[in-house]
Amino acid sequence: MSIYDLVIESKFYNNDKIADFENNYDGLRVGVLGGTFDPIHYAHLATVEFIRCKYKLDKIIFMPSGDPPHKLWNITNKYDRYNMVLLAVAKNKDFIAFNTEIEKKGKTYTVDTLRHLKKNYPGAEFFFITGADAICDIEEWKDVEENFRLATFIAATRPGISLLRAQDQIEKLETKYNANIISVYVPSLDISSTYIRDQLKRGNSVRYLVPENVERYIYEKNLYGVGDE
Ligand SMILES: Nc1ncnc2c1ncn2[C@@H]1O[C@H](COP(=O)(O)OP(=O)(O)OP(=O)(O)O)[C@@H](O)[C@H]1O
Ligand SMILES: O=C(O)c1ccc[n+]([C@@H]2O[C@H](COP(=O)([O-])O)[C@@H](O)[C@H]2O)c1
Repeated sequence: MSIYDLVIESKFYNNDKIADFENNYDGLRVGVLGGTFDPIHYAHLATVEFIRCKYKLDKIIFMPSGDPPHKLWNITNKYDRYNMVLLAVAKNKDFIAFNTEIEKKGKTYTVDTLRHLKKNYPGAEFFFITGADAICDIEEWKDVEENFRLATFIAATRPGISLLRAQDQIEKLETKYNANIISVYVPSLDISSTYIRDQLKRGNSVRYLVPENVERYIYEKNLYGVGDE
């Protein structure tokens, strides 16, 4: 099957998962992983799977950013990033790709996304999952205090980010904003999208770092300079 057919098939499955969620969200514990996903990789998937099991979350929403306020370099076209997320979650009935931020005009802020989710799925409880790096910068986010009112935050350890610094920051945030933040040790996978982009640019393999269909998509669409001399 061509990669384009696989994207269409993944969209079709994803629409089914969304329809099922819309009919049954009441009372569910829902994890949300926001990210640029440029591209999505196995550390994203393994981290949320670990958290899903540990905190008995029913569903995980993958929320690719449309126009993230903090990424100042050129990021990949949002539809390509979204398609790669669709391919990555296709085979998991509990992982759902949402295009809320992709379809939003202007900069995309987490507080607007959480407001949208709370309004549309009022009986669900939301857990916003971030790596420890993101939690260290959270005071720069729009309406930081409201973010904490709308969701419980789960900060996952990440290689290269000092647990001590993250823990200090979490305690500070909890006191200052009366925030509910869970910090969780997840088995380390030292993978980042930056590393993957860099490997691809150098003509190196990213096999086993990203799902097979994501790798195929990257090559078919010549993303990250793979076809360049
Ligand atoms: N290896 C990892 N372990 C734990 N959390 C991760 C890991 N990689 C990414 N995350 C978390 O997943 C979320 C989305 O990450 P993002 O899409 O920015 O990927 P990234 O690998 O950090 O990208 P980049 O290298 O381009 O900054 C963030 O909260 C980030 O902290
Ligand atoms: O709302 C904000 O002001 C804000 C500022 C920086 C990052 N975020 C969110 O944090 C999540 C992880 O960001 P990133 O940089 O790792 O892709 C992603 O969902 C972003 O939209 C949100």
